[in-house]
Amino acid sequence: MILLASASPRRRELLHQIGIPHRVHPVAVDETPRSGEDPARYAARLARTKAAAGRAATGGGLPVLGADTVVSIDGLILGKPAHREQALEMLARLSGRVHVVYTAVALAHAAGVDETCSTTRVTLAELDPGVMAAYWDSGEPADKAGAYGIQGRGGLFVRHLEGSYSGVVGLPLFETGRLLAHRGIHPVWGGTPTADSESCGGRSSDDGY
Ligand SMILES: Cc1cn([C@H]2C[C@H](O)[C@@H](COP(=O)(O)OP(=O)(O)OP(=O)(O)O)O2)c(=O)[nH]c1=O
Repeated sequence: MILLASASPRRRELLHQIGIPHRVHPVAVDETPRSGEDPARYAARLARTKAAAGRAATGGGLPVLGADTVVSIDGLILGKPAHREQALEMLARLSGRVHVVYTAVALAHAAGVDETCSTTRVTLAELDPGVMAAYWDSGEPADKAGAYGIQGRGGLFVRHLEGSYSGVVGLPLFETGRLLAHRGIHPVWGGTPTADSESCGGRSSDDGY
């Protein structure tokens, strides 16, 4: 059993999908990027902060999983839009171009914190201003990094994807499965995934995973 330190229904569904027994304990953390902060490092910092906050809030009995998703383009970090204008600005910037979606995942446990991440290149089609406005009005973009949801109507905009679809939705399944397996946490149907050594910048406090 683990705790998922997240209010995201997508993360809940994705963790459920891979059969990891969990309870949900959302945490509120300051999501303000530091000046000049690199998008991947920002996502990793927030994932660690969410996992640590979950562990602190729950007394440290169970391993706690935290995650963070950001969209990056032109060196900018696009998080969840604060309002309509910001969402339309984000969509206009992403229109017809390639951007990168980083999702960092952290597992806080008794011996420290392990991390992993997914990096996905997404190409969006050119978006008509009327479509962008109607899309905002649908309500879908409001709680999503970059103001679109690939798993919803936003999927209509995605011309090409290179990387992790589940990572774009909020929890990269392959990377998360390996992170958990490394700590002996397996799907309910059991089995131990092989541990080859590919990762994209995740680190462990105690063994260099
Ligand atoms: C790009 C993209 C993002 N998203 C979502 C994933 C994340 O839930 C959200 C980015 O915000 P996050 O701050 O990563 O997560 P959250 O606030 O939803 O949940 P919590 O911090 O409590 O864990 O955007 C999609 O659902 N689909 C997409 O295509």
